[in-house]
Amino acid sequence: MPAIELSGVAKSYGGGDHAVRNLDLVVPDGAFMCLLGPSGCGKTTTLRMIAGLEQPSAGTIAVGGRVLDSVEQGVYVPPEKRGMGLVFQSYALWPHLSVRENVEFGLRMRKVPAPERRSRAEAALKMVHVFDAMDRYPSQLSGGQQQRVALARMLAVDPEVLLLDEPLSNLDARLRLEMRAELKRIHEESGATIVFVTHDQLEALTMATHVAVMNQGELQQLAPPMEMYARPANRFVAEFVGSPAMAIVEATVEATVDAGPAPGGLAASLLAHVQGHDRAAAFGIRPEALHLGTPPPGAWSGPATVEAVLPAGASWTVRLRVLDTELFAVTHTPVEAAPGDTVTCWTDQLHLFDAAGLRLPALDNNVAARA
Ligand SMILES: Nc1ncnc2c1ncn2[C@@H]1O[C@H](COP(=O)(O)OP(=O)(O)OP(=O)(O)O)[C@@H](O)[C@H]1O
Repeated sequence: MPAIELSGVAKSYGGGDHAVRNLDLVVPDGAFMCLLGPSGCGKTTTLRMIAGLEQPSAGTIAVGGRVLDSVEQGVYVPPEKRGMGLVFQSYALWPHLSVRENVEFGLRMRKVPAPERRSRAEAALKMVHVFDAMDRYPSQLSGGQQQRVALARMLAVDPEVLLLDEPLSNLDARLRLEMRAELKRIHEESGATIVFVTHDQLEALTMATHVAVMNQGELQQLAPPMEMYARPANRFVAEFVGSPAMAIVEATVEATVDAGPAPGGLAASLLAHVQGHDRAAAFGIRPEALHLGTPPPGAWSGPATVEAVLPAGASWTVRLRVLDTELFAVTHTPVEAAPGDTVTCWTDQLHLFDAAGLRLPALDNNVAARA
């Protein structure tokens, strides 16, 4: 299966601001890559450029070593000659064709003989579990079934590259979860190279083999999902990936009001804990890395007042006032403390960022390795 390589890719619409800037991105052979980021960060533009639906303003896109776009070399291969499968948010099934005919449509266009069309369509419909609805029309299907038919239509063609733009966004929570598992299975079975656009960090973490986080047209980090979660490259990624979000505690204040962190406050306490690491400008604490109880040796700990306990069945979220700062802790064991109680909280993983918001890895090893 082909790898997709973007080098120095940029896109501006009508000479306006850049929707994508200087993007270097390699989607390895057989990867399931999620492009993740807030609305307007350039994810869809990137996907559309890979599909050939938009032409880059600069840079090169190559798939399997074949250059499909190069502004410098004047190369542009149109979408229909790229052999990629596309599924967009609106699934655009033909309303006057049955499910089977919709799925066979792409094969008919490729002049695949009827018996083979039939068997490939049936296999694809089985794969997404809508085989039984084969003779119905799109209007007789639920949103989730229509979504699956759109996927089947793409899978029947058996493309080596699948491009998906928020294809699960119209589904309810339960069906989304089911389809995530389904897509993951389809990826493993087909071995295709997949690029999947989403603004949902959970979707990216659960499905992808690689996640590329974008913000304002720029790549922030490219990493396997758990690596990104454990070691976000900067504050943007740290706060965007994870729910509830990582709490950020500023260790420094603006130079103009430079009184340093409040004495006796959380920032001062954390700074004292990482003494000697004077480049630390902010600390990050994930809710599940903040614990109640007796700390192990070497961990940072401090007094906290319990403000609220929010049980959610399998987990408990606790709002704490830690010195001068409000933080959330998430635990999977029952919380005995009640609002108003004073407890000891501690963390086994502190993330440190410098003044530019970049992760400080050397400090990370010193501090986080104590877990
Ligand atoms: N056809 C267009 N003409 C002009 N500007 C566009 C066009 N398409 C996108 N943009 C702009 O480019 C930027 C990136 O848009 P893009 O759709 O790629 O972002 P996105 O991350 O996919 O967002 P969303 O999640 O909301 O779809 C935005 O500022 C958007 O307004």
